Amino acid sequence: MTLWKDPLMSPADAPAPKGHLVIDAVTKSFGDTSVLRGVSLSVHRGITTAIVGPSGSGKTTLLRLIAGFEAPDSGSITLDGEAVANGGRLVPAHRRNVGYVAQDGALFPHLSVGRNIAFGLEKKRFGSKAAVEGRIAELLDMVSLEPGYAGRRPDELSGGQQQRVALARALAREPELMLLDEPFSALDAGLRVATRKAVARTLAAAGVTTILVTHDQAEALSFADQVAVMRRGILAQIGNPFVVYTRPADRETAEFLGDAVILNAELQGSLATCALGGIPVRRPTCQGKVHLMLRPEQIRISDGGPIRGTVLETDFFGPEVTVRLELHGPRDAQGNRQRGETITIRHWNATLAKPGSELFLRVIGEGVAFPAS
Ligand SMILES: Nc1ncnc2c1ncn2[C@@H]1O[C@H](COP(=O)(O)OP(=O)(O)OP(=O)(O)O)[C@@H](O)[C@H]1O
Repeated sequence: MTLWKDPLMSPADAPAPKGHLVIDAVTKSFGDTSVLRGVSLSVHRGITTAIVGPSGSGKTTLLRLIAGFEAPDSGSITLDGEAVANGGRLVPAHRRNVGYVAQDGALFPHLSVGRNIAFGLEKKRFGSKAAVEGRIAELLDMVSLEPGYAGRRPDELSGGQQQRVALARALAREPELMLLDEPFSALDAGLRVATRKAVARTLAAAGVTTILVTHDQAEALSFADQVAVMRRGILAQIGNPFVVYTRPADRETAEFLGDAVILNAELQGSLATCALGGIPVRRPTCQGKVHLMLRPEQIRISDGGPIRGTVLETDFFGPEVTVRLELHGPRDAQGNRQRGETITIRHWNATLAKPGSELFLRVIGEGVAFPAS
């Protein structure tokens, strides 16, 4: 999509593209390396989008283009209806009303927390020193820190607290769009979840449109209203977290977003026949020989039934155990059972699955079919 397509329509008459942020066919190379190969994404006001993808897929580069730290080679970026990057036109970073929080927070180590936050404030708007102090206290409150933290130095805070100060500093500019570049990745597991929730609450309360870059699938699925899966410089799929997890567009996306059970199947209409029986497939796009994808949690241990497997090994993780099973194949002419496909499922009861034991299995929900080729 180009911005002004209709030659009879002047730019002033043309409708603004939908969405707070619209990225259209953006490309970017560094030397011979093509990093973004035609990225298009539309982000509505006030929602949270997670861009998730493996290391080196181009996530940070895209974020830097949105912020205005780099210019695209081609394509356009439109913020609030204004083209901030399009051909020769490039609105500089400081005029974009965009906040940016980097992976390490990047606080100024020699300044107090209060001075760090004040750095983001337009001081002339606040007549007096007391008004500035009041706004700093308000911003600390927004990120759930007591006003007393204003006097501390960054090295007197935990990693999670430092990230929250970095967010407060970015919020001080009252941006309409907040860009978060793996801001939780340096935190340990517990702090990471708590900080992520606090940040999500703060941004939602302030109504700020947010884009989070992460390589952590679970973080993307839990944080965002919209997930964009980046792979080798393109967005392979964009959708709400439930849809991209349960109905991934292709096998690579399926395997990137979580554990996947992939079985050979024969698809006729919307029923796939595989070693786990007949499984319904929603809106199939192919027929015949397919790879059928199920999530491990869709496969349940049951009390009986036609589908059986032998436990090969288990891996205990505390709240759950992963169980690798060989499914029972059909019997040959001599009545010997043939070896079946191997799958891995999850179960909460470790005592149910001992290596060598036989289990009955059943499948809940629908599968997703990908062409076998
Ligand atoms: N300024 C630059 N000059 C040259 N190459 C660059 C530059 N910035 C990024 N790259 C290259 O672009 C590719 C994508 O990098 P980018 O940081 O966007 O990926 P990413 O998906 O954010 O990765 P990670 O999750 O590891 O941060 C990498 O191969 C990187 O080396």
